[in-house]
Amino acid sequence: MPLVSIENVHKYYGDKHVLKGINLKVNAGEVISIIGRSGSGKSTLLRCINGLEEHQEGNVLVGNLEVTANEVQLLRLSKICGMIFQGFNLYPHKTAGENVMLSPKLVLNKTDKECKELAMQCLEKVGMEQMFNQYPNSLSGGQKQRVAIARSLAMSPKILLCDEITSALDPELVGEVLKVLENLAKEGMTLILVTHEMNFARDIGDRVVFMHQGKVWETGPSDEVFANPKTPELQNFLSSVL
Ligand SMILES: Nc1ncnc2c1ncn2[C@@H]1O[C@H](COP(=O)(O)OP(=O)(O)OP(=O)(O)O)[C@@H](O)[C@H]1O
Repeated sequence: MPLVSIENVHKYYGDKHVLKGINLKVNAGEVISIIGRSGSGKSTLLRCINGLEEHQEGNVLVGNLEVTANEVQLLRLSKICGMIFQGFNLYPHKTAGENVMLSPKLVLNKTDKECKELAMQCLEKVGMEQMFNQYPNSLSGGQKQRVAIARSLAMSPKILLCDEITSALDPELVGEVLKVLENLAKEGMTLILVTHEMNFARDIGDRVVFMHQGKVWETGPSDEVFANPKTPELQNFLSSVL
């Protein structure tokens, strides 16, 4: 059974039809890269998977949970599905460690000691254990994003959704964040990434989903899609970014 199952999903913002019948299945352990031009609906699709946006038609299933606006379902979903954003979204008045401890404490009701141990383990996973007591404003963008990844990992998610998580970084800091994702992928984490990092999508990703005008226009194994794009829309897109 797929970990994520998206069936005929339609999403409107007012009368703007943004997702036009999306179908996508993602198996546990897969690394999926969603690519496409600005405005094609990539972020909206990601946000529909974890319930940050409501869809109007179709079904989204994560594990055996149907993604609906129901608060209990959303809380359950937050334990399965982590999301990392372009802008880090760390609490500036909390240290790196405290940022990571917050969800296990509030959502999983773990003790302070358990949260601290867990936060240390998660920071170790992203190479940030030395920075436990640092505040976000003393960290580089790449370090902040690694703390944000650790914060997601602290909920032991089955899947991580990443929305252009390297786009706000200086070029020299992109590699350290991609390396963390690569390690997570090697450990079997299911990743769905909206990304402009085509080399990562090609070399690390299992499958590419090319979105165009609110539809999955083309999809397939990453090496095949990059080597042999079938539609002119994908050919044009790839020639503009590669
Ligand atoms: N909250 C919103 N209200 C109204 N329209 C929105 C909203 N969010 C996104 N849109 C519109 O929905 C369409 C898809 O946006 P989305 O952000 O999903 O695209 P994207 O492919 O992720 O683009 P980008 O790469 O620029 O982030 C765009 O036309 C956008 O203007």
